[in-house]
Amino acid sequence: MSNTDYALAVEDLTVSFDGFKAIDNLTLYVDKNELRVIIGPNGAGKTTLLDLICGRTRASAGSIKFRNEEMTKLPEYTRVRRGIGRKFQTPSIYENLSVFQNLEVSFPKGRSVFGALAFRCTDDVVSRVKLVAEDIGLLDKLDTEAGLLSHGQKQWLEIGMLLMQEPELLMLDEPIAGMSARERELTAELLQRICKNRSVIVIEHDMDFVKQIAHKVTVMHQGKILAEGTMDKVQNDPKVIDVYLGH
Ligand SMILES: Nc1ncnc2c1ncn2[C@@H]1O[C@H](COP(=O)(O)OP(=O)(O)OP(=O)(O)O)[C@@H](O)[C@H]1O
Repeated sequence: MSNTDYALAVEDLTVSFDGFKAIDNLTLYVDKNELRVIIGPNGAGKTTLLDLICGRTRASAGSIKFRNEEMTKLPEYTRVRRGIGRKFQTPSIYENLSVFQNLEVSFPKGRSVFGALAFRCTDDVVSRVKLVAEDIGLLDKLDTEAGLLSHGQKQWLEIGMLLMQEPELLMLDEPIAGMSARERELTAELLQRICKNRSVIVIEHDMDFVKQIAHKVTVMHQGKILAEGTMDKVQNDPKVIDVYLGH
């Protein structure tokens, strides 16, 4: 039985692709305001797990409860409305719009056709844009065209676009890929700030970064959970050293 206090309760989740179980009877609980990092070798099933949680891929069996509501049969857009946000590796921002406009169009009211028609740039929207821009460190770049931002800034802008929707669960796939050392540091600070109001799940390969940000680490292997706990605990787990960290 799942504890209803969890933000996310994944139980006995399985997905098969032509008989191959990419996720195999997996159970995972994430707390409110927790920053969970998922690690594991290539092909372990990390991305597939996030695809299942956000609704991009349908589960073959098992349950995904978000804030104690069953998500498993809901389409992706409904899960977004319920508060699940997902960022993919490549940024999908509007390069020709300013930072301000990118954030503005991500305000939930602007999303449906009718919402977009009725949409006015109200004081509420402007203040939300500013709050989010401050969170992502782009307050002084509001008028800059997004295409002119650095790679790291583009990634933060996309996180900001998700934050405009005030997700209660944010999932990020390798957020620091291609970033400079300084951008990595700033991203660690950003993630620590944003998990104060929501749960965050990060897939990451860079162990120094994982150490810096993770409240708890889940190690996946062959569609299952191999180990889970603090970074110290999983780093010293012989099973983990054997299949992953030792290589
Ligand atoms: N749509 C699909 N059809 C068939 N097989 C798939 C599909 N999606 C994923 N797989 C397989 O499931 C397994 C898990 O893949 P997944 O991308 O989730 O691993 P990962 O842990 O994210 O790996 P990486 O670190 O390389 O990104 C792989 O063997 C992959 O080939």
